[in-house]
Amino acid sequence: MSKVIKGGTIVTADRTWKADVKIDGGKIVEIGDNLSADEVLDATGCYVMPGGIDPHVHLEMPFMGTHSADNFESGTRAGLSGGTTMVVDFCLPSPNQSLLEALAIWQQKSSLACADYSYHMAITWWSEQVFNEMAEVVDRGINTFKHFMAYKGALMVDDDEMFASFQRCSALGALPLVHAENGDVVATLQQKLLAEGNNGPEAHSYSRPPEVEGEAANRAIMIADMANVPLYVVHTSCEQAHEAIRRARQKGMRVYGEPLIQHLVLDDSEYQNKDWDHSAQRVMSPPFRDKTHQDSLWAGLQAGSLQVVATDHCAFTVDQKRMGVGDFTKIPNGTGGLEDRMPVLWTRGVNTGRLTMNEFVAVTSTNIAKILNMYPRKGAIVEGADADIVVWDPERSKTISAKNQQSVIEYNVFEGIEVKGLPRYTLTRGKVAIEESTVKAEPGHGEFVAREPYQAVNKALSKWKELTAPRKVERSGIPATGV
Ligand SMILES: NC(=O)NCCC(=O)O
Ligand SMILES: [Zn+2]
Ligand SMILES: [Zn+2]
Repeated sequence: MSKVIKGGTIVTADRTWKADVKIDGGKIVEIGDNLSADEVLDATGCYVMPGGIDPHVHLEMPFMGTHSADNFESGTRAGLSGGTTMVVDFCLPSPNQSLLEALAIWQQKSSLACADYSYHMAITWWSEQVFNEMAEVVDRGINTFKHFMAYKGALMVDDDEMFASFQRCSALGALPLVHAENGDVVATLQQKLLAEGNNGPEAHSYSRPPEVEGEAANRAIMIADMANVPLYVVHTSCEQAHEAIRRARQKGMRVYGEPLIQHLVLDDSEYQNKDWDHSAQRVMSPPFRDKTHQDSLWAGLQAGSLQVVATDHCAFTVDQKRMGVGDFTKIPNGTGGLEDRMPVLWTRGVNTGRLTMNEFVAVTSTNIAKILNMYPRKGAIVEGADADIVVWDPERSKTISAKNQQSVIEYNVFEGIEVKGLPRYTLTRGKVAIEESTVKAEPGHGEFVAREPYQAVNKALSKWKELTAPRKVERSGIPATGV
């Protein structure tokens, strides 16, 4: 059955214009005036935009002795409620586990997803087996590999492993991602704080100052440059990391930065709250920063030195967070945000004039679709694209509250924030999953999105590196040795 979205204004990353959008078989089949179809969705007064893509989520993630509480079903439902039509999760092999074995586990977990999804593969250990399996992972449609520079003794990889993996990514046409924090320094600061009796959630933030992030971001950027590969820095939270990215980009390096909606609007005063639960619920890595860092991140989105707004959705219940009572290093790290990213960014970005509507589409959808090599199937309103669409009503408003959220946890870090700008409809491959506050999302509807390697950026970079590689100088008259 065909559908037409009628009477709206299409907003993409580079254009704004009035037209109807016709959908059939899960795809956009026509864009134009006075279109007709079996079913009409009224978009009067609304903006018709590519559905949001959240490239950084952890659904049912095994972490710090527990699992994050939202699974692919509740997580993607939450995303759809807020206009996000695709998520990218992280497949995390345990130490010594085959990447392909881990992938099979993630495929099982994602079977009830309500929206489309893809994976990044994490490199959590290094060996010839990992080296070999990376090629198979790329063949299976995963062109991004994540490296944790933090979480010492768990997910962290050392510089030599990272360099080896980055070189392998370069050879495979893949993109490395980094969680940039100096894990050795963090571990030492944690022990020092605990020894001094500083065991509350605020110490989490003291143990991860912006310098540990700035140092690691810069180190990863330099290692990527030496490995001839572009780099994507996840959850860029501070000026120091942003500065490293900005500087690298000004030198022509292919580096991307991803702020989170949490870091853009929430600050470190949350950790001073007298209520232990309140502060612990906001423990994530990197931690919330002060307002000067927030200004830096907004400026980066405006200037183009930062390209993507994500959530790092990794939600833990009140009881799970309480695993860290008496020892902040045991508080599971992570916060939610999947349902709130688009409305909060619209409210604090577009409604304040910090972002244009087109920039909003770019940073929530189109830029990451291009970086991950799935554009224009995703992130675009063009004929032939998947009909992942949000019909955005700029007049709909609500106050964010855990009481009516889709996430399974009992609280929301954005609790009490008033948002203006919400989906009237969210469509996933042409199916209406959200109609205002009615949720019609179907578990199992979501499909894996395979992503090809050898993106344009990798090719351009390899060509340039080949042209500028060190070369032996051929000489005709070499003098005899002096002996
Ligand atoms: N960010 C966080 O605190 N938890 C999720 C894991 C990660 O991305 O580091
Ligand atoms: Zn991380
Ligand atoms: Zn993460």
